[in-house]
Amino acid sequence: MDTTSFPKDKIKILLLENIHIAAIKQFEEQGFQVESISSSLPEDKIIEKIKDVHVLGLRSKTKVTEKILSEAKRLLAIGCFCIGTDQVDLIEAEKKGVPVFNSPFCNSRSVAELIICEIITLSRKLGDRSTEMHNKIWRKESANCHEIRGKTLGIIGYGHIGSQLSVLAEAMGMSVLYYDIARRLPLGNSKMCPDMKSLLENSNFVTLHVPDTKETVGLIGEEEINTMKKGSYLLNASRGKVVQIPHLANALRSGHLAGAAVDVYPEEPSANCKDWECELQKCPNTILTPHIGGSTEEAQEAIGLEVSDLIIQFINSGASAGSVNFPEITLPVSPSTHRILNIHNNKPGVLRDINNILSEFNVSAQVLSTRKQIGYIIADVDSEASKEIKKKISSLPNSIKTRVLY
Ligand SMILES: NC(=O)C1=CN([C@@H]2O[C@H](COP(=O)(O)OP(=O)(O)OC[C@H]3O[C@@H](n4cnc5c(N)ncnc54)[C@H](O)[C@@H]3O)[C@@H](O)[C@H]2O)C=CC1
Ligand SMILES: O=C(O)CCC(=O)C(=O)O
Repeated sequence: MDTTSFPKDKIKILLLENIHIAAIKQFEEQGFQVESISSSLPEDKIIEKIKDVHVLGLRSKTKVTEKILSEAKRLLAIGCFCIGTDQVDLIEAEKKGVPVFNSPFCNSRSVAELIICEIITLSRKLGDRSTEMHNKIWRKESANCHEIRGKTLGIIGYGHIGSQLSVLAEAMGMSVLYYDIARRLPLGNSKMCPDMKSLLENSNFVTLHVPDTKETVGLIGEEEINTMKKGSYLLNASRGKVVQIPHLANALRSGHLAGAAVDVYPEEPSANCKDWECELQKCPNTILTPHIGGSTEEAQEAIGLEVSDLIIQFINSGASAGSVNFPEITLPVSPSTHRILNIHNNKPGVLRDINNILSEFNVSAQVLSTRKQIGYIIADVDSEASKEIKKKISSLPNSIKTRVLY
């Protein structure tokens, strides 16, 4: 069983934001049609295309809104070729029976390495020195330039990236403090702080590695920045809304903070950022990068392979393992049967109705999992019965989507 009742060469994959060739090749090897665009697209342009699309792939820039999802009549799955999934309306996708897949750690090493690089760059004021040299200014000075050995790094969010960074920072001779809302095992000699305030008060460098959630929006504002040591540094490669930019800019201009490295912004421009303005532009010792924390060949290839593989598994066998918004189930493929995949509203009585239909036929394997909004069932049935079962299950009032694989 490795095909859908829908011909594979009719399955359309739309990839935005320059997704790695490894993913394109994997999809093409399956016989799917792939359109790959190097940039993101605005909502209206996605709406024009989405009607025929079975799989939408994107990175952090593309916003997948409720409006887009309501036009996406054929959409089977969404692939976020990155860690964050905050750019997709996950609840709406779940309601529509569209699983969202991501790559939870393939770029975490790349982000951790970038932060190490930036800690040294800030400490030695390399950004400003380099800009001066490009402008023919030779400023050879050591005032306020420091080694990072013996300094304290405060990590807010000690997940995949934060904890990996902790190990790298200690290897460079730094002490590490961390704060997380969840209990996390301290790696090496790092120390957990009981609250964010004590981390801010005691760190020379503060770096943010939290997801974009209601709780993290505006997490670092005026009070938090004022709590940081005078002459310390702030780094943000998490999400743009986590830091209140005007307060950071004030602290850099006043000299309370000695520098900052920022990779993510509340509003991120498209490739041509001629009209893009951010208060941090022209602040002293401030490194601004265009959301490149995960942008390495190594990370992008690994992400491309991982996410395309998850999507191919879902299309070919219905396996939803690795989805962030969908009941996760996998059932070994049995060659002599047809497979019914049904996504339904998770309402009382719906399972009884589905099982009433299935009970009239020979079912060789069945598995179900539910979430708050939806349930997902896979059933392997006799091949002669699959058409009739599909018809009956699809017509149930709570059915959202039903597919057959054979
Ligand atoms: N700049 C870039 O290119 C990249 C940015 N990212 C961003 O980095 C974020 C973190 O990535 P991972 O480490 O893989 O995520 P993760 O999920 O492994 O870790 C996040 C940690 O933050 C903690 N956390 C959540 N809310 C918190 C709060 N209010 N205060 C303190 N801790 C809190 C969680 O408990 C968790 O331990 C991603 O969600 C993504 O937004 C990820 C990859 C690349
Ligand atoms: O590489 C990208 O476009 C996004 C990286 C990122 O922010 C993530 O993985 O969450």
